[in-house]
Amino acid sequence: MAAVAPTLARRIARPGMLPLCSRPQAWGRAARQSPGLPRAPSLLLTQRRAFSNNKILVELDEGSGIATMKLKSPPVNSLSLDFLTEFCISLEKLENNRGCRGVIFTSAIPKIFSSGLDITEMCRKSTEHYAEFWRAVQEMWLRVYGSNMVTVAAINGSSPAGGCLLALSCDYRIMAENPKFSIGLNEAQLGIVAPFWFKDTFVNVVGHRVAERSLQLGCLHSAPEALRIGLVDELVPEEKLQDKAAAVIAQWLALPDHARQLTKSMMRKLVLDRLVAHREEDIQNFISFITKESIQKSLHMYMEMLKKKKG
Ligand SMILES: CCCCC/C=C\CCCC/C=C/C(=O)SCCNC(=O)CCNC(=O)[C@H](O)C(C)(C)COP(=O)(O)OP(=O)(O)OC[C@H]1O[C@@H](n2cnc3c(N)ncnc32)[C@H](O)[C@@H]1OP(=O)(O)O
Repeated sequence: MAAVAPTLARRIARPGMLPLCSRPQAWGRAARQSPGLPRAPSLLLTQRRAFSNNKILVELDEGSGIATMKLKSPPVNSLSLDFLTEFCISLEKLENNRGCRGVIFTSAIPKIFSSGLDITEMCRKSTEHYAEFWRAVQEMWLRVYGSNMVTVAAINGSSPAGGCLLALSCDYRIMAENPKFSIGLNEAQLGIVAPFWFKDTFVNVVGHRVAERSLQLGCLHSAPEALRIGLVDELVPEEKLQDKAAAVIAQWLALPDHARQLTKSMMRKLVLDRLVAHREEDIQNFISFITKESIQKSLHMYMEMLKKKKG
């Protein structure tokens, strides 16, 4: 996979080529096969298929059509360019497999779901690098938010900023009921700003007032508070998280696919179309913003603060 990743990264980045997400997804794609009656995944005698790359483990239960994508990029599952590339490759494989109808995103790293965008990718890099990185961030969001599959985030650890975005892009969020785990779009605390499509995704989940307050203050919400404001849909003991996620997906898959998919598309289309229509402009905005000396200083100070906290 290491050899494949840079090739795909270039493919995502090259403006002349079709981006991966130019394939129609939740909008305008044929419905997946409906297996009929809902079946509890744990009761099935089925075959499991697994594949993995350096950073993501994927397991597909062929009986239930439910896959699990386990993020395993130590130390903190930060969303680097390589990670995002491998993530999109894995998700595309599942999208192309008509037997796969639902995906659970979870983490293989104890206590951390994802620490968000890899800050080092945004520090003192070339303009070309920033463009490639930001296109990959957009790609991840377009793929997850626009997926035809049922998507559930099983949030088994803290999930700031980009990690929170991944969870927000799913159809349903279940978090481990550990008050030490936190989640939120904390960009303001880093001295940076969540782009409009992060904000729109957040607003669509928690509503305008809660989102505005939380974004302005760069809040990281504890698991109980995240439940209270509707940022996550339920809390369960950590050991029950994966079973609960599979049960939720089975419930959603009990509905006819075409009805669920068209409804999802209707709810999300405006927000998705807005980024698709302004993708290049959004990349240019990111570059102008991130190359400001004051922003570079803020990111540097934040990284120093993380190091100090450790030592
Ligand atoms: C007006 C138009 C505006 C347009 C604007 C356009 C764009 C700008 C917006 C960009 C959007 C940004 C989104 C993001 O996701 S930014 C990232 C936000 N993430 C965070 O704030 C999380 C920071 N990390 C933590 O809080 C903690 O590390 C933790 C995740 C809670 C884990 O804590 P712990 O287990 O104690 O681990 P350590 O803190 O010791 O960390 C281990 C090592 O990992 C490094 N680390 C952590 N997070 C990141 C990261 N996100 N990126 C890169 N590296 C990270 C940390 O420094 C440690 O490294 P070391 O071992 O070398 O010291």
